[in-house]
Amino acid sequence: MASIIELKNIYKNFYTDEGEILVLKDVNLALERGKILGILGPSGSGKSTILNILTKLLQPTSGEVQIEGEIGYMFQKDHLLEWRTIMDNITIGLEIQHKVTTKALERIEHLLKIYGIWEFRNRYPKELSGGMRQRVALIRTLATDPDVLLLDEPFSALDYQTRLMVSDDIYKIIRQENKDAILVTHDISEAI
Ligand SMILES: Nc1ncnc2c1ncn2[C@@H]1O[C@H](COP(=O)(O)OP(=O)(O)OP(=O)(O)O)[C@@H](O)[C@H]1O
Repeated sequence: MASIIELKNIYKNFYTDEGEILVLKDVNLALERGKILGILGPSGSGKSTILNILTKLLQPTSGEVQIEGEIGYMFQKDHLLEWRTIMDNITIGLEIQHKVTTKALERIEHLLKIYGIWEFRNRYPKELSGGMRQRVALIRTLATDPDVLLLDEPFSALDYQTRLMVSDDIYKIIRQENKDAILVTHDISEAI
C-alpha cells in the first residue's frame, strides 16, 4: 500500500558543549493512507525530534524523508490566542497563507457546526472548557485542509476524564474527515 510519509534509515545527532548525542539511530517508519500511526516512547527518547524532522524544522544527520502532501501540526497545548475570537483563531493559518477564500470559510462553517463549536464562534478561548479548546485547535489544524495530521501529545494537558472524552472525539473527527495521522505520545493508553 502507498505510504504518505516514509522515514528511511534516519540518524540524528546533536552537538553540544558536552559532546555528541545520538538521538535517533536507524529509525524507519511508514504511514500508509487511511491509517493512524502511533509513536510511543518515554520522555527524551526523540519523539519531538522525529516530528521536527517531518515538519522540516530539523534536518536528519542522514537518511531519507519522503512526504506526500501537506502536513497539519497539532501541538500539546492548544496555543489559542486569548485576544482573538474562536473564529479568528481558527482562520489564523489561512490568513498567514493568504488563503481566506469563500470555499475555505464554508468548510470551516461546516466543521464548526458538525463538531458543536458554531454557537461559540464569536466567544473567546477563556470561555471554553479544556476539551472544547482542544477541539477548536483541531479545527484550526483542519482549516487549511492538510493531507496528514501530526498530533504531538495532544491530550496531555487535559485532566484524565476530559482526556478520555476528547481523545475519542478527536479520533472520530480524524476518521470522519478522512485524514491520515501520526500520534506521538509517552502514554500507552493514549496510543492504544
Ligand atoms: N537542539 C538540541 N540540542 C541538543 N540536544 C537536543 C536538542 N533537541 C533535543 N535534544 C536532546 O535529544 C533528546 C531527545 O529529545 P526529544 O525532545 O526529541 O525527546 P522527546 O521524546 O520528544 O521528549 P519529551 O517527551 O520530553 O518531549 C533529549 O535527550 C534532548 O535533550
